[in-house]
Amino acid sequence: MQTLPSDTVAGDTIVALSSGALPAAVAVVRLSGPNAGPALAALCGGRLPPPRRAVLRRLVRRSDGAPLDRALVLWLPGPGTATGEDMAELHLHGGRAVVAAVIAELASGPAAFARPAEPGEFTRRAFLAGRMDLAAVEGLADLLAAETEAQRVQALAQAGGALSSRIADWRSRLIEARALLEASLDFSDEADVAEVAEQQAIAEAAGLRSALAVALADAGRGERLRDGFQVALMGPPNAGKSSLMNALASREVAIVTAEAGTTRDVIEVHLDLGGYPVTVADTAGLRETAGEAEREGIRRALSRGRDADLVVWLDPPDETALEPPGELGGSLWRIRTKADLEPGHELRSPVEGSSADGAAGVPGRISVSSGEGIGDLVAAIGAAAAQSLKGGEDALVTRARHRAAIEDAVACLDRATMAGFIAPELRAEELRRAGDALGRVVGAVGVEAVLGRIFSSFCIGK
Ligand SMILES: Nc1nc2c(c(=O)[nH]1)N(C=O)[C@@H](CNc1ccc(C(=O)N[C@@H](CCC(=O)O)C(=O)O)cc1)CN2
Ligand SMILES: Nc1nc2c(ncn2[C@@H]2O[C@H](COP(=O)(O)OP(=O)(O)OP(=O)(O)O)[C@@H](O)[C@H]2O)c(=O)[nH]1
Ligand SMILES: [Mg+2]
Repeated sequence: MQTLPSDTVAGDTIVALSSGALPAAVAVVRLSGPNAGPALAALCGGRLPPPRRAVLRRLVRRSDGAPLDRALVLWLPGPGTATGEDMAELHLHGGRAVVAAVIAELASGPAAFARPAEPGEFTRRAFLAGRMDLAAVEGLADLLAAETEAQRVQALAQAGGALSSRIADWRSRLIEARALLEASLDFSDEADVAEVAEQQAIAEAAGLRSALAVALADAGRGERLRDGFQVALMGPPNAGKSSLMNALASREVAIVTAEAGTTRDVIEVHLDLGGYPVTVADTAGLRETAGEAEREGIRRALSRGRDADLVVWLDPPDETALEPPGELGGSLWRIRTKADLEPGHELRSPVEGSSADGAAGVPGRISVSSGEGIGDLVAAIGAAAAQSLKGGEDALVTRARHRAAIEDAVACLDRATMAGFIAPELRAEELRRAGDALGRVVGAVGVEAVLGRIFSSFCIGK
């Protein structure tokens, strides 16, 4: 058995820590490429373990036989592996020095078996081997980033090919429609037959167009679920925005002082409300001000407000309360703060807040000091997020990239199905272009430009 690395392929074999930050209970180091087998055999003292079985081995250094760790290892011969190549896995004790010593043994010196992997390089190899298409790769990226249950469910479906298989279905319908058009060209000397085939092709393309429109109608929800429901806390200085932010986050993320104009940068926290992702942004209080840093803070606050799905506008119970500017996006809830300062507040029953779109259960006033209304506010935000993100089934279109490609396909189909006399060749050409647009979603067509960006968004080791 060959246990020496071959110089020509060392660069084709990659190694990385695939598990999380060290120290950890266990650290998983993965190798992929032609040297995975020789490297594992050498670490195990010369012999490869049986394929696809976890076995316990003493790992040793080649140069002097010194022990590196005692670990569970796996030999995974290709092509039935995650990357499609020969792979090996080392489930090491998760100490920094253990992992460093094993990676040094594998990836340093002139006789190295492997080189350190780039971010996303294991996944890139799975893509290049045809084991995952681009939409599935993006689903995998989303799965690793998923923070809430609803995000996990959407990402797992996409990583498993939910969008990919729908695209495949749509592309095969396009091929059928093109075949019908070609038939109409073949029979152009039999006008009746040609006409029937052309009309069938147009009907097929029109049916496909409505299927794409249905998927696009849900695209916003899919994209929002990836990004989270965006809430901006806004209002005049000292309204209690940062205090509320800290109460929602259950930690002191933002500085709170009695000074007006404390917050300048936008501060974000990610909340999981009933499985739905919610991003709450604390912003600078709005006022006329001379200070340059504060003016920039106010500019950022307004920009957040414009992009928000929901603005929670806080009115302090004094003369500093302010009318919200008209340019804010999404829903607007107005809530009075510092209820504890209002005389006789303990005696009054809760008041409903005002929300232009009639959201239920929004408290009319809150107090961070006494806790009044905070639970109701969290519940109301959770309900608004659920309403915005929940759907009958998983959204298929989860990224602007997919949406743009499918919109291109719809535009092509519109031209392919135009009424009136249009040469069948021109209709066929539009169908072909619609197919290319859909092909971009799964990476079958023209993706070189996006590959680098997508894979580099992964961590090293994935
Ligand atoms: N230890 C470990 N756990 C892990 C991974 C890993 O690489 N290592 N994965 C890393 O992403 C995920 C699982 N992904 C995988 C995808 C395909 C194959 C694979 O070998 N597929 C073969 C055989 C299938 C079978 O036996 O059923 C194939 O599809 O032909 C393995 C892992 C999550 N858990
Ligand atoms: N009594 C009382 N005081 C509060 C309450 N919430 C906030 N405050 C006080 O109001 C002051 C301003 O609070 P912040 O949370 O910093 O206000 P802000 O809206 O973030 O202010 P800027 O960042 O300057 O725009 C601080 O002294 C807080 O302790 C409350 O519910 N009751
Ligand atoms: Mg503040």
